[in-house]
Amino acid sequence: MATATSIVRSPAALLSAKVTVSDHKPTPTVQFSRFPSKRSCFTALLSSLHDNNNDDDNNNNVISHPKPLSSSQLFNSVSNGSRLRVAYQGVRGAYSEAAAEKAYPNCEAVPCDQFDSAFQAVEKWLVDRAVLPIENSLGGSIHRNYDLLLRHSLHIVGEVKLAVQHCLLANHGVQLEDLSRVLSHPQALAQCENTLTKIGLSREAVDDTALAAKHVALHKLKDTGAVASSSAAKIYGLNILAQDIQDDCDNVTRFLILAREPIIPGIQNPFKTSIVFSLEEGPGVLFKALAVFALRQINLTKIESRPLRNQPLRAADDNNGSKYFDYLFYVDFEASMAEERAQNALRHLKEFATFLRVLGSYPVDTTMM
Ligand SMILES: O=C(O)C(=O)C[C@]1(C(=O)O)C=C[C@@H](O)C=C1
Repeated sequence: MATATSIVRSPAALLSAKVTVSDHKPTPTVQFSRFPSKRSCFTALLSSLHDNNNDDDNNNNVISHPKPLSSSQLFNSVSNGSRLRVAYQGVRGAYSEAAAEKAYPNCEAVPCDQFDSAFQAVEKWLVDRAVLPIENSLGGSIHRNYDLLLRHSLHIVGEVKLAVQHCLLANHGVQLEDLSRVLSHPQALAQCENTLTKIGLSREAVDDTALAAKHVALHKLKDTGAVASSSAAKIYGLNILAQDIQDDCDNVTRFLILAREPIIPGIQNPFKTSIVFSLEEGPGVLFKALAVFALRQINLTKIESRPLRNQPLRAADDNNGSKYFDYLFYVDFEASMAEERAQNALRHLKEFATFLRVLGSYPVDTTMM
């Protein structure tokens, strides 16, 4: 099987990029998005288009598209038997790669340098799914992905919870007292805030934890460590100076599984539904919005508000010169869209919401309860 794998950057660029195709099992090339790399690793994902064994497409050079999703979304292969391609943000050894592999154990995990590239990779049919972090038990929400969910038109088809155990990594021969600085993803740095303060290390943010490890290894840094996973230590040949350095031993990140098509919601297993809506300004409007769920005994598991970007400020009607920010509300609730009470709740909400979109109705990941 001819395959090439690289970090996905802009899929638009990918379509015009030179493609390197190898006959081997894909070994993702890595690239520092924040640190200039001498070697361009911009081989492309277009190989996937050659992987489909579709004679018509191969002969006519036409892009072959995988079939749209059905309710069999949890299967590990696409309909032609090839492995499911799952985009994640980061380089090899990132927690997001582990999340993609937890969601789809036999998948081909495809690294992307930005969250936006992962969304686009699904939209452009370069991959079948994306697995992206949305919240962490210590660090809170990953706001960027909330904003991207709205900007793109993908559907949430599942969630995956991953226990995140951070290590302090350094080059071999480097001791803890040699370190003055540590690199990592901002969420990872936040999750280890107390430990890093105790050790007295200055912090620098990079795009993902594994990228931090790769940078420390590649540049043979002696005064800089990385907060990353033990698998990143193995991949980049670093020494583990300290294990489990997160501020709480129960450190869990929840990831969303995104696809081009929604799944047909069921009622056999516990399901969750994610929505986003906006409301008119006024006293008690949010209370009224949340009451549509309370009235039907529907439990909410998450609420997040984000500024409505294209109209961030609005004058109040009362002419007293005050201005309001407009907000979008993201809500997760414990019910399937196949349930009448969920349909009724949303019908009720629609009566006064100025905007409402269902982002997905999907099975709850019960593995970490
Ligand atoms: O940097 C990584 O390794 C990631 O996969 C990203 C990420 C995140 O965005 O929250 C994922 C899990 C951990 O919470 C820390 C970082």
